[in-house]
Amino acid sequence: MLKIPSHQVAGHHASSRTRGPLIDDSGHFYKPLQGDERGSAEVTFYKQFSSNTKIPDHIRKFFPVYYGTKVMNASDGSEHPHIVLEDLTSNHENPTIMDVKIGSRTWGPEASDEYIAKCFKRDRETTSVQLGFRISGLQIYINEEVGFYKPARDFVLKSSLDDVRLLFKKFVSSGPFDETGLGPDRGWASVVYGGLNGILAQLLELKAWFEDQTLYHFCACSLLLMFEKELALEGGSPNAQVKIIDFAHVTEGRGVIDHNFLGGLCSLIKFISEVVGDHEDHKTQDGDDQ
Ligand SMILES: O=P(O)(O)O[C@@H]1[C@@H](OP(=O)(O)O)[C@H](OP(=O)(O)O)[C@H](O)[C@H](OP(=O)(O)O)[C@H]1OP(=O)(O)O
Ligand SMILES: Nc1ncnc2c1ncn2[C@@H]1O[C@H](COP(=O)(O)OP(=O)(O)O)[C@@H](O)[C@H]1O
Repeated sequence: MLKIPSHQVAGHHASSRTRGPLIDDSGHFYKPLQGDERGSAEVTFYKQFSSNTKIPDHIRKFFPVYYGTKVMNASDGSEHPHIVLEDLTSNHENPTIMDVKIGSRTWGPEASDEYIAKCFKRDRETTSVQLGFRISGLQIYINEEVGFYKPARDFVLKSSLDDVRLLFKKFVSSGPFDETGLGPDRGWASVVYGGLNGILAQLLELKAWFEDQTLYHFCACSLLLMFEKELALEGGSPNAQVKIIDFAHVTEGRGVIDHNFLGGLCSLIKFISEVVGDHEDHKTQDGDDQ
C-alpha cells in the first residue's frame, strides 16, 4: 500500500493536491519526476551512477539504492513517472533526521540568470554563503509521550549561525529541551557524532573521496543525517547514518574537484566537531554538562 512518508523532513511534500514522494511497505521511496529538466537530470544521474564502475563500494553505500522509474498513481491522483529508490527510513522506528544542503552556492553552471538570482538570494538569507551549508529541515525524536520536535520549514530556513549550532546540539540531546529553560544536554553527542561508526567518521570517509573525485559536481545536494535514539537508550549503537540525496542539479565533474561540495563538507565537519569538543570539555571541567 502506498502512503505519504511520515519521516520526510524537507523538499516537496505529497498531498491530495500536490505531487510528492510516496512510500510502500517493501522499503521503496517513490519520488515524482519534476516536470522540467530537473526530473530527467535526476534520472540520468541515478542511471549513470548505478552503472559507474569508478565508484568505490565504500562510497556507494552513502547513496540510496536506485530501482529504476515507474509510471504510477501519484499522490494527487494523476498518472506520473516516479524515481524508485530505497526508502532510507524503512528500518527505523522513530528516526531523528536532519537534511543539510551542502555548498555555499546551490545553482549549477547551466542555470539561467533568473534561477541564479533566486538561489543566490536564498543562499545569502540562510547560512549557505556563510557556512557552506544550511539546514533544510529536521525532526528530533523526544520520547513516546512528546513524539517529534519538527520545526516548520520557514523557521528552519531563518536560522542564524547560532541557531544552527543550537539545532546541532538539540539533534543529539538526550532529553526534552525547553526553549526558555536549560539548553539541550547533547547527551548523545559522543555516540552519534563521535565514535568509529559515528556521523563524523562517515563524513570524513566521504570527504576523503571528495578530495579526489572529479566525476560529478553535486550541486544543491543534501546530506541526510539519521539515527535512532531509542537504540542508544537501550545501550546499543544508535545506528547513525549519513546519506546523500537530491541529484536534480548534479553535473559532470570534467576532471575538476567539486570544491563547492567539498568546502561545505569541510565546514560541516568542523562545525559538528566543535559541538562534540565543546560537549567533552564541559564534561571534563564540570563533571556535568551545560
Ligand atoms: O523553491 P524553493 O525556493 O523552496 O527552493 C527549493 C528548495 O527549498 P529550500 O530553498 O532549500 O528550502 C528545495 O530544497 P530542499 O530539498 O527542501 O532542501 C529544493 O532544492 C528545490 O530544488 P529542486 O527541486 O531540488 O530543484 C528548490 O526548488 P527550486 O528552487 O528548484 O524551484
Ligand atoms: N530515499 C529516501 N528515503 C527516505 N527519505 C527520503 C529519500 N529521499 C528523500 N527523502 C526525504 O525527502 C526529503 C526531500 O527529498 P529531496 O530528494 O531533497 O526532494 P526535493 O527534490 O523535493 O527537494 C528529504 O529531506 C528526506 O526527508
